[in-house]
Amino acid sequence: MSSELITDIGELTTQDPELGTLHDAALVIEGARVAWIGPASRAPAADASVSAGGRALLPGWVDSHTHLVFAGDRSAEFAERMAGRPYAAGGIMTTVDATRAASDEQLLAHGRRLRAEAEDGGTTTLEAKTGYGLDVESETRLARVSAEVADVVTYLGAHLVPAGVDRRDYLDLVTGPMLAAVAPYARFIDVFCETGAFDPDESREVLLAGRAAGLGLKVHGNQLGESGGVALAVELGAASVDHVNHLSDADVEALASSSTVATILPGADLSTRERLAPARRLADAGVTLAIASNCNPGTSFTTSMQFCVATAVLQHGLSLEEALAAATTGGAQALGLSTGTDAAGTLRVGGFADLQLLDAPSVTHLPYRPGVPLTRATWRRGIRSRASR
Ligand SMILES: N=CN[C@@H](CCC(=O)O)C(=O)O
Ligand SMILES: [Zn+2]
Repeated sequence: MSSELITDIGELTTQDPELGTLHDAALVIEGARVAWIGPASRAPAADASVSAGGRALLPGWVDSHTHLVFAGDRSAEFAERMAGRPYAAGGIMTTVDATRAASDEQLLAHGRRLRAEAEDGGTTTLEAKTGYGLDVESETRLARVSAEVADVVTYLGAHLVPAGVDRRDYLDLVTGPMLAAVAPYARFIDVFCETGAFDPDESREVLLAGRAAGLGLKVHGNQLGESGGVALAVELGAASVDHVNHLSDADVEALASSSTVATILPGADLSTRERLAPARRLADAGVTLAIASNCNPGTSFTTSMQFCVATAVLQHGLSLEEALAAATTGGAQALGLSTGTDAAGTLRVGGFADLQLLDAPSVTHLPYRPGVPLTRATWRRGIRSRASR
């Protein structure tokens, strides 16, 4: 197994509670994992060595919410929205039609392009949802392709009742044959619990069927109104509830006394001009937060976790430390990847060598230089996926 020493790290953010942040540090990668972390002056020899030149190194981003595999373009809908038309769930069907019409090769190539774009921006763990197929064959195909481009696949057959399909028949499909076909590829089941999509009772039925099939639970909740999605997610012990733009005091209290992660999606908040998720209020209440890109063609066509982290600081009122935690360990918790050999989001000896080197001396530059792509190099599972600029 070959080893690589990264030395002369000006600031090493580990997100590990014991290690914290180190200065003038070094890190050794052996195979896919971190073998050593400590002061640069005491670094052991390795097969290869690279100088970080005093720059900042931190864990790769854990992007816990994307809809990465799709076809088609919704820029016209976006332009209309910027001219004042509000976002509505119905736009999803535009992408469903384009996705059904695309070949496997087109979907895979497009998904891989977006995954590479995310990795160039420092993302090393990424979730992807189905939900642009909405029939058994198309959802299964999306799950299969997603499993090739993402680390974690989530089944979102309950994204919308497709036009022309009876509601009850569709729920039976989503909780029956579609679930059976998709479950082998998926770790989670998700539901869009919102006006225009699925109400809380329908959402509960979907989630319970997923749980019975062995899947973890996620909810798209409280994006466009107080949909009941947060209460349902907490009631069922979901791993996360995502969007969380419209929250009652009871929603915040319920989240604070649960282990359900509240995932904020700054790209969607801005691209839909939705009320910003009350991240400050949630953090003050002690809720565990995740930040994700929600990369999708309708509400958030970005793979940039750096943009989302910077926005969470500049617009949502999180401190940089809170935002970094939400984009690493918070995302890992939302994906059930906090502990064990597959754990993500921290740098520690024995853990995955999933890391990014910034073209900056400190992580403060992430929100300080908004819009500037700062990731100089990314290592995923010990393999460097981007050459130095
Ligand atoms: N809100 C539901 N689903 C996606 C958007 C889907 C779409 O409009 O294509 C989201 O997370 O924002
Ligand atoms: Zn989503």
